[in-house]
Amino acid sequence: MTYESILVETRGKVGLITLNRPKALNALNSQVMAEVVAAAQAFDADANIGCMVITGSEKAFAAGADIKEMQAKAYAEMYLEDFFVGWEGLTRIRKPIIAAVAGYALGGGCELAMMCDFIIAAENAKFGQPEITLGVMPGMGGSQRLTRFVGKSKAMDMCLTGRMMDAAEAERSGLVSRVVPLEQLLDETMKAADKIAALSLPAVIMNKESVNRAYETTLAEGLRFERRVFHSMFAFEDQKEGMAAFVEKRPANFRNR
Ligand SMILES: CC(C)=CC(=O)SCCNC(=O)CCNC(=O)[C@H](O)C(C)(C)COP(=O)(O)OP(=O)(O)OC[C@H]1O[C@@H](n2cnc3c(N)ncnc32)[C@H](O)[C@@H]1OP(=O)(O)O
Repeated sequence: MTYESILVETRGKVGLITLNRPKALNALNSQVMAEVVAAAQAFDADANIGCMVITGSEKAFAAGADIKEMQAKAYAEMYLEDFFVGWEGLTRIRKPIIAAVAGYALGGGCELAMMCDFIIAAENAKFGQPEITLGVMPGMGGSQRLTRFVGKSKAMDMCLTGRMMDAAEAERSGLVSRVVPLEQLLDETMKAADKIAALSLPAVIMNKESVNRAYETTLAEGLRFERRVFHSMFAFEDQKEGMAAFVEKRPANFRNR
């Protein structure tokens, strides 16, 4: 597939997707969505890839869904297209995706970052759900995922006032896992991605699935799910290899089986 609005490359075992609409601050239109999801699906199916990174530019991860694309749409069109439903494809990716966020991550940009498995932010990152200032509301999961990340009070504040949160506040609030200097953002994110990609892929995917289950079920069901999945890992050669490597004081050589 050829991509027009994103750059796609592999770095070792990591798939890197860079949003590339600089003139529109990486605003997310239907083409960007289709391309990001297609690239992530291709990496998901590629046995040589163990982790993915989605990033933008220094000024903007993404300044939101494309307002110019939405502006003239009518209700029937939005409903019949089920506008934004395509982004759900990203949440079905099994391998981990890290968002490396610098600059603006607003509206759909913040929502895209939250669809990733975790967010590493540059010191200049700014997160927000400013849709209210356009007379609408989040539509790619912002009112739901942001609330789970930062709690009701802050999510209400962000969605009702449209104010932006800086990187330090985002880290304090649990929206981002860590904040790094801008010039180190991609290196630090790639280091984390390389580390994940060197581990046992089935174990990585099972960890991701289990953490995500915490958002979808009761604690009792989640604990039972975790225990059953944990038991099943003893069917993998990688469990034997990982534990043997520890006991023998050597690095593990995982073979993804
Ligand atoms: C509605 C739902 C469900 C989801 C959404 O995501 S709605 C969008 C939410 N995001 C926003 O409301 C942010 C909109 N952008 C801004 O407020 C500003 O661009 C800024 C504060 C992020 C940056 O301001 P700055 O002065 O540095 O840059 P601009 O001149 O405003 O922008 C440069 C260039 O990019 C175009 N742009 C920016 N954001 C979007 C967007 N979300 N959709 C479409 N186009 C966008 C902007 O129009 C300008 O291009 P032109 O000069 O060609 O108009």
